Amino acid sequence: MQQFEAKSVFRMNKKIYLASRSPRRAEILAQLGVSFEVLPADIDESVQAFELPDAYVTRLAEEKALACLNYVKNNALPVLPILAADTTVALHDPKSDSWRILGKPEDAKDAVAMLKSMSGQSHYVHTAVAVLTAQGTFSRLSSTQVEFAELADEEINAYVASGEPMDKAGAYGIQGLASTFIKKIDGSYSGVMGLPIFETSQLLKQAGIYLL
Ligand SMILES: Cc1cn([C@H]2C[C@H](O)[C@@H](COP(=O)(O)OP(=O)(O)OP(=O)(O)O)O2)c(=O)[nH]c1=O
Repeated sequence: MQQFEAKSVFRMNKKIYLASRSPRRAEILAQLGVSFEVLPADIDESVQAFELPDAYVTRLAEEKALACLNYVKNNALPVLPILAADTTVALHDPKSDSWRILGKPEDAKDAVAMLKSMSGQSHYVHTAVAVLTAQGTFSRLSSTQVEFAELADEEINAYVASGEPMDKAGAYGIQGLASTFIKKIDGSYSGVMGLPIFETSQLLKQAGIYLL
């Protein structure tokens, strides 16, 4: 398992488990100086009937934390606070006046279709963070509006060929080449990347883990 030791802490901090395989989440948490160990949190990520995107990510973040707790128990690991998160892209469909949930693309064709539907439009990136301790599971939501420029087919094809979209919700990474597609964001950059720093720090504080 990957271990991350805090470089500098101003108070005595507990170690936590990060219930996520996302390298972005590990990168952000390490930047914040949190000591953590990465554990798996495998769950069924299907969307339920009539489930709205914000409710969906919140449910998934909490389920990932619980799945990680089961892993801890089944493997007789020491019990520590667990942090989990889930990110999805929500695109409004004016025809049906409903939200389309765009998760990770299934293949290159799916990635092209997603990016075409987002071209010249605004969408929301919802990321929910959950922290599970002996006191219970607490979660917070970060929602950011992202405006994409009109994208030429050649740009979309070249971007998909770069491989960058494949493991990312909505088939793009704000931290990568897709930054050139983004005209404006209203919300949290770290939230779009998969771990909103403000909400995460608030939840960690609640669990007795201080970043400053
Ligand atoms: C929109 C966007 C998403 N993403 C990533 C963050 C998440 O890793 C991923 C969304 O998928 P998630 O299902 O939230 O997370 P994951 O499968 O990568 O990891 P795990 O379930 O183990 O926690 O998309 C970016 O890196 N940049 C972006 O701009």
